[in-house]
Amino acid sequence: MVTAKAWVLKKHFEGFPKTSDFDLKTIELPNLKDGGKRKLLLESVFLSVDPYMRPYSRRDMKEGDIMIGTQVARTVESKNPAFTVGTFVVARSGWRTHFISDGKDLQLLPSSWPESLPKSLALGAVGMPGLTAYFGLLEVCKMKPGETVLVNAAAGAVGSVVGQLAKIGGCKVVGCAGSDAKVAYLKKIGFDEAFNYKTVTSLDEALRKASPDGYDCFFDNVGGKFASIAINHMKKYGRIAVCGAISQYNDSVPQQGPYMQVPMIFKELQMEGFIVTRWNNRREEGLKALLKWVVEGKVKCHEQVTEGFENMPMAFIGMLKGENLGKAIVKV
Ligand SMILES: NC(=O)C1=CN([C@@H]2O[C@H](COP(=O)(O)OP(=O)(O)OC[C@H]3O[C@@H](n4cnc5c(N)ncnc54)[C@H](OP(=O)(O)O)[C@@H]3O)[C@@H](O)[C@H]2O)C=CC1
Ligand SMILES: O=C(O)CCC[C@H](O)\C=C/C=C/C=C/C(=O)C/C=C\CCCCCO
Repeated sequence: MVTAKAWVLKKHFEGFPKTSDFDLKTIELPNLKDGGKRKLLLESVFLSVDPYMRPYSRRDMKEGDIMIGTQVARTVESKNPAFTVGTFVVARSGWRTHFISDGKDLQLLPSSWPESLPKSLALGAVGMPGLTAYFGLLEVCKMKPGETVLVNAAAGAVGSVVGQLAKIGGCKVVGCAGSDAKVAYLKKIGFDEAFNYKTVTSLDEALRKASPDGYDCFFDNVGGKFASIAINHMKKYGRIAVCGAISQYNDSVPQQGPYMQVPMIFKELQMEGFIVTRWNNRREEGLKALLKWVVEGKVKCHEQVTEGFENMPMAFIGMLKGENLGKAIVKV
């Protein structure tokens, strides 16, 4: 009998999540022999903390549910020939240390995954955030060589890949982030211009200085005030990929932003929201490309690793507050 630990949502978030909104539970898992023939027992090795968990928890969860989320897990015991003991997978089993699966909801890591490459990247650059950058840039921004791309939350899991893919695509890249250390990191990984949106005297001036001719593509991870200023710096026929609105996830009262219709019309802009699962049927294509660029060193990855399953709430809250540089993960 295996005793799993799990974090449950004790109380729906109001404003920024608090550690008191979570409860740590233990769950006695049944023996595999008592279950169906394709069952397997897995242990979480790395768990992801992502911004979507904040808005989705209110939409998809009730109090008492295990927190939603994904993990890289290792097969510990198996009656399923497709998953032998020691096999690593990506699962969407939530914030827990161990779980039983029938294999249907598991994704094997790409077969070409080098032994030396940290498997945690399957939660970041070579996983859902990386795919978000890949498809958001190629299919929504439709970036072209020589164009100028703007990305906010640029030092994060999605934004850092957006900037590097845009450089691979022959674009000029401007990024912003919330600390000088993050700005230094952006320049280190190849961003042409980067600024700290928290300390610039004028966002408008910073955007103009970074690209006096404006922006062809804006990959928006943040929304809110930044987006309403950035839209005025778009070039004619520019494209805006609305990827996220993390500036609003923790608002108890929705922000009433200034209206964007005027620049939308006069600059004849395209603005499109998207969810990465739209391209689930092209997942292998995206992962193959991302893995190749990471192995070649063309996409650099940084992980904000929090040690210990007991620290998941803190890692999640820290990420929402901007304490992460790169993909925020928890190492069990
Ligand atoms: N549409 C889709 O399918 C997907 C959308 N997303 C979205 O992409 C965005 C980035 O996600 P991800 O890369 O995983 O997260 P990150 O790794 O970028 O971490 C979140 C970052 O957001 C920034 N941030 C937090 N609050 C604010 C704020 N009030 N104003 C400006 N920036 C803020 C912080 O960085 P900083 O230091 O810059 O403030 C923080 O580090 C999110 O909005 C997320 O919801 C992610 C995956 C899929
Ligand atoms: O289990 C699930 O359904 C979550 C799956 C997450 C996953 O790995 C795939 C997609 C992640 C999408 C992330 C989207 C965003 O971050 C955008 C977030 C919020 C937009 C507003 C949502 C408002 C809901 O009421």
